[in-house]
Amino acid sequence: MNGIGNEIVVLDLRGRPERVTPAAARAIAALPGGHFDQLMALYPPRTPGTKAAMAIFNVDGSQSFACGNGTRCVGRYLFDAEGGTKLLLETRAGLLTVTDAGARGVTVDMGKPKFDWADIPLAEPFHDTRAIELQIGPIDAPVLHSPSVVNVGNPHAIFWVADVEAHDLGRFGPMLENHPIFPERANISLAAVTSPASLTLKVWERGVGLTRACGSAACAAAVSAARTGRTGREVAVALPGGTLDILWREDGHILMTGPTAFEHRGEIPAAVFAAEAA
Ligand SMILES: N[C@@H](CCC[C@H](N)C(=O)O)C(=O)O
Repeated sequence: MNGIGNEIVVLDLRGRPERVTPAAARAIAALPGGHFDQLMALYPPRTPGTKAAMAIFNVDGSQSFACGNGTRCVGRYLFDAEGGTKLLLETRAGLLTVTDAGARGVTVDMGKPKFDWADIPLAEPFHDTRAIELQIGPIDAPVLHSPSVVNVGNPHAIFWVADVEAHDLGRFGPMLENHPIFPERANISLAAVTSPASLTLKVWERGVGLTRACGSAACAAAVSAARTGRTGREVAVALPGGTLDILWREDGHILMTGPTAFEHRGEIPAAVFAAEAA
């Protein structure tokens, strides 16, 4: 599937014994038709009332606690396969509510953002995470500087720029993702405010690279924009693959809405998992 161009494999292992390991995730990505930005593995539910327990793998085999577009794709897959308009999924970051939003696509409640430096996490204390001391380029004329940082289930840094196309994120992304200030690495975004209710975003994803869309980054940018007074709490975030609508509710929860698309169905050869067990 894809969520506005974010390439997602939904692997339904409910009722099956296989479990995805980092090496199996990388092997699946290398199969013909198996490429993904994220693999969403569905396991039997652990908590009453949930449809599935979900593990999220990046293409490099690393795991994430959150994936907004992938969660929306899982929601669409389950609504189409099993009916209903609302469901609960369990992730390592907690329970996520997913709702069929009709013509607008699928909405996921991403929970509440965390702003404390230790929760992002950062390697050293920062009292104010709306803008931390981090820059690249010459010391007196930095190319990118003072990102907002936030955790929306996964760590994000957002650099505010006038034009997202004016910077080579493919070049700076790897350096920033792996900067020592981010002990668990980070997703890196360039964000431009285009109105009090809209942003343009380009994302270098942790464990993946440049992607056409990243739902959690859209949430991270939207709450950071509102928190720094750049926008209101409801924004349309334009990414290379399309637009996501983000609402940061007064109770702190972030709601993300946007379309999903089915691409093709396939089967994973058992050898991918057998090789792991050997
Ligand atoms: N594309 C995802 C984010 C996936 C996880 C990220 N790469 C990480 O490791 O934190 C989204 O739509 O949120």
